[in-house]
Amino acid sequence: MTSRVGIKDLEITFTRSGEQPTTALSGLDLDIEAGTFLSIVGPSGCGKTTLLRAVAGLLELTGGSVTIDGDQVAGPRRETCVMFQSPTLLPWLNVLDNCLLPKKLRGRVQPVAEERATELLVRAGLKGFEKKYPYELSGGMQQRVALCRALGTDPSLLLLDEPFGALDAMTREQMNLDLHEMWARQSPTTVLITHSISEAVFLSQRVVVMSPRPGRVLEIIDVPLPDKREAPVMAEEAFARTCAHIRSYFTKGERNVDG
Ligand SMILES: Nc1ncnc2c1ncn2[C@@H]1O[C@H](COP(=O)(O)OP(=O)(O)OP(=O)(O)O)[C@@H](O)[C@H]1O
Repeated sequence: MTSRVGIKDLEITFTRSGEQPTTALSGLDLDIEAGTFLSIVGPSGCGKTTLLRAVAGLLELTGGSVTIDGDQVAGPRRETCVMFQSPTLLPWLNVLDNCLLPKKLRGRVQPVAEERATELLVRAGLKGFEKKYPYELSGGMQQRVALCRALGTDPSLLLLDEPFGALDAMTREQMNLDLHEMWARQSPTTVLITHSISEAVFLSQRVVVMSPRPGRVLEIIDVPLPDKREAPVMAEEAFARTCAHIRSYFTKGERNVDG
């Protein structure tokens, strides 16, 4: 199952007593089709994480609306899964048990869930690591476990907030290939926040460019690449052209977006 997201005239203003209010988002409109992979890029502080938290139901809106499959988002939803930059694994649980944690929190773990988690771990290159503890894994491996845990819940909406931001460039590129392959099997509606233009273009069908704060949508770019993404795609002229187009938004002024 996949979800359709509708964001209409969204405004989020943070108010703390004795301080000037901060309007993070204003007049933001965005429709996300079911089953698509969409990335969001924008200058630092433009409200990307705020937008993701609003879609996840973790924030009160100051104005406008966020709907999932036509229902107003009024709080966290079971079918929505959020993954952050840090893998947030529990250090006292092994890899398999970390993957199964969301199921455990919802009740008894069926053998089929264990089989599925094991299968996801194998696909993520973690065969043989099921009984290891997080401290025995590299940062990239820990993020892979977090990704398996997220996909194991069969989310209809997957929200990824800079999940590979802390990884070195080579691990990150491999993670992008793995994420695409794993995503393609389930195709949950996915929203990725990233500071990397090439990561956004490689993974997405559409890339949203946001304005500086208060964030709103400047442009939605359809990525002219085949649905199946493999490493050679990055050498294509269309890939370079799309990256250059997005980069042009950031070459004057803000420089907080990487290549
Ligand atoms: N809980 C909060 N209380 C007050 N202000 C906040 C809060 N969360 C975010 N902000 C402010 O809202 C603005 C947008 O923050 P947000 O984290 O969404 O930006 P971002 O685009 O994700 O930034 P970055 O790319 O640097 O991670 C910033 O000015 C930030 O200081």
